[in-house]
Amino acid sequence: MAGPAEGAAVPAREARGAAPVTPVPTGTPAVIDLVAAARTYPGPPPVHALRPTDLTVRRAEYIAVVGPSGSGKSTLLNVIGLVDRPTGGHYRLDGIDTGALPEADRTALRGHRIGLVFQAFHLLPYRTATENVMLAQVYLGTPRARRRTDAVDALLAVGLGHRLDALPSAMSGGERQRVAIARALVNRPSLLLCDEPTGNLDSASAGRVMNTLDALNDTGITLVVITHDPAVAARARRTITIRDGQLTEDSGQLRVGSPA
Ligand SMILES: Nc1ncnc2c1ncn2[C@@H]1O[C@H](COP(=O)(O)OP(=O)(O)OP(=O)(O)O)[C@@H](O)[C@H]1O
Repeated sequence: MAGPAEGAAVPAREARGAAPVTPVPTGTPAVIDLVAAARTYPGPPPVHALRPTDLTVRRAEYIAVVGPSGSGKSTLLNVIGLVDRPTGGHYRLDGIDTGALPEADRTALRGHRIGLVFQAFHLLPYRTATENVMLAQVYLGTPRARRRTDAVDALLAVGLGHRLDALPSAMSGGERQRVAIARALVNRPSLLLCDEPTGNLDSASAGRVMNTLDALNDTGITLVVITHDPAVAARARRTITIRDGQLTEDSGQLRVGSPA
């Protein structure tokens, strides 16, 4: 897994001389394909948390999702993350129509193809960074001998090669979040979904986490990041705004959303 050198602070995308915004070619395979996907909570009264939405996200894209509290961001993330099913429309992940899949198959698909990162890091306190990352592989049945080398590779990719044996209590918030990102990456998912990844961090730590996400995106990882933080949204190549369950996109690169 390519990534920043061991222990290195990851410089900002521009400082690394990387192209700031290289459009992803439209022929690139779609990772996320929502077709009139919607989610309504039954109520009463019913809540149209996600109105019928068309959205295509291609491999190596970096999308920020912004919107006020209660606008539907988590609902969208839960649909994309195969946590919840849409109540209308279709969702294809890597070309697989997820609608007809039984729950066990959705869980397996999530484990193999989606990495989740949350505001709270959810690390086990008495396990080292490496052990925390290795645990994500147990459920997928990765052979024991490979778990440690994969975990170390993932920690190297987020610039934590110097903290392999550290306990969470001995790490900064930003380092803990980078362990959580490594844990989400270790099974080599197609898609990294992040829900307020910098929400618990001071600005310096948030900056390092953002640089880590930039660097991962530069290696071809597809990122969807929910955020209230304009600095995070500014790093993404596309920004989608959601209000009252309705998605809009400023750039006009790809149309999303259709009136309910
Ligand atoms: N389980 C549920 N049952 C009924 N309504 C729900 C449920 N979950 C969310 N909602 C409603 O759906 C709408 C969208 O909620 P959602 O959690 O997706 O918003 P959000 O943008 O993630 O909010 P926040 O930024 O505060 O986390 C809100 O009106 C919310 O009250």
